[in-house]
Amino acid sequence: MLAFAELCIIVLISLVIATVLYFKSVHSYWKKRNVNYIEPTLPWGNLENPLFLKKGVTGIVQDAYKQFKSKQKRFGGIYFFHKPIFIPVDLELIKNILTKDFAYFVNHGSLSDEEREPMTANLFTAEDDKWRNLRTKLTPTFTSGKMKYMFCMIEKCSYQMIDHIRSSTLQKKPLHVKDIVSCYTIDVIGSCVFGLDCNSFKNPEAEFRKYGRKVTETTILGSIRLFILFIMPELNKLLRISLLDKEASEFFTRAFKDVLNSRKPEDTTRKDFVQLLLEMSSGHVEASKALTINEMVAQAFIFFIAGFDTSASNLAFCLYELAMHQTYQDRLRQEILEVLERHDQQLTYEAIMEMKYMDQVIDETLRFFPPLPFLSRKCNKNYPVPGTDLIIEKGSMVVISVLGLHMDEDYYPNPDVFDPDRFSKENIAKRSQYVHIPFGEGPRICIGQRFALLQIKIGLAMILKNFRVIPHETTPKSITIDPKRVTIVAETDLCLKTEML
Ligand code: HEM
Repeated sequence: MLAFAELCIIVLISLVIATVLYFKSVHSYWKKRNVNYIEPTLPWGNLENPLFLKKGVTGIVQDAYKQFKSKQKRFGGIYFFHKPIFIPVDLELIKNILTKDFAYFVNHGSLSDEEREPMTANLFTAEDDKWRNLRTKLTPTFTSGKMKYMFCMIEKCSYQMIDHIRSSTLQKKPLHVKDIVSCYTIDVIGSCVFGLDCNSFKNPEAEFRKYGRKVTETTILGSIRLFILFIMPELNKLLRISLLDKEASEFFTRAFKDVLNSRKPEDTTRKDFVQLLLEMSSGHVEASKALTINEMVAQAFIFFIAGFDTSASNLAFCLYELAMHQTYQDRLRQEILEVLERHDQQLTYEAIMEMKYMDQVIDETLRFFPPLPFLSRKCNKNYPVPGTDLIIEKGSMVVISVLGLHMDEDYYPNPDVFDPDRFSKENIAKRSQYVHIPFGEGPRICIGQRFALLQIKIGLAMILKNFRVIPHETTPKSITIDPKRVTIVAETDLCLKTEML
């Protein structure tokens, strides 16, 4: 009879052989379908060993895009661990996936388990008809008319930011850009979405700021959690890992419900998202269009998560680029002053909309640093790729490299040069709209785009009207992106200096 130790060794060896065979088999997926692919390694596929992270998922997806493009392929395949990932390169195909054949690619492929985690009943994670219903209900809350109502609330938050920068400037303190603009965008979303004064500048321990940091920071546990949820959802049926941080979810639920309880649908004095969501749950709307309390909380939560860090990141990178390119900064300040002159020195919604060079600066910054550097779609029925005999199978993941497109020299010559003139009206007209997709495209495009741009533009106008931003001794000449994050974040703290004007 075999000794116990020998038996264990045999079982172990058998397990290793079975695992290797399994990976060999799944890693032949693209080869079998005659699709160009990048050779995977065991067991990561084309991902990296998490201990030696150099490129991160963003870099891997962008490299794949470049590699397939350089071979003049319309698409290619890679693997995230054992999962085949379809990478489209051809613009027509990208357009089909995002817009024309959207019916096949409705979902983001993120996981939600509403019963266990009611906060995942949000617009970003919702799927199929659930998403369609929510999107139809929520779209009217982001019209330009509604944005005009929120203008004053955003402007008020910008005054607190300006006071803070003024006092730092007088004390000759460096400007920790990301931190400062995050306080501003947290205050804006706290005010416009939750109807609360978050006070992030005066109180560094303010709860919205604390939980804002918590939901965006990268921890080893958080990364493992995301990895299992995205790559091995089957395993999660056993492990029952939560998608969202429990403490943060509880905090935001409590905060939103407290505000809801103090409001009445007929109280029309504040026109923030709480009020708009509340109106949607009131007797004025037909039952099918009404939102439940849990649905409202989940939407407020996603507006906060999706809204504050993305907008703060764009505002911070804009200030960085303008500090590094003083001529662009002068030109933008000139525009701000001229527009204000025409509007009796009043920063109004209409004045902001007239600042066209500001749009160019923001668009070029979003090209360089798209906060979400790739888009994901899960195929929900077999999709025959036009002009080929390939079928993208139901359940497969498609990942579009936003950064790959934004840095493609066929669309943007000298892509590493920051140049807002790429976004002049004439230059935009020469390109496909699918080569600049920082907010995504098609029916699933970012619902908060207007709101994001408004808070970024008000923040920029207020800062540049009052201060000149210049590099600090520690400001890097170019920015290195943190490979541990799936969003675009600088690896080191960005410090700038400010001078009063
Ligand atoms: C510069 C700022 C922002 C950027 C770059 C950005 C980018 C994006 C992108 C790339 C998507 C996915 C689109 C797709 O899959 O095609 C998205 C979705 C979304 N964003 Fe934003 N976003 C920003 C700000 C905001 C703000 C301020 C809010 C809310 C107030 C918001 C709420 C959402 C929501 C709810 C979705 C899901 C939409 C859906 O699935 O129907 N975002 N955003």
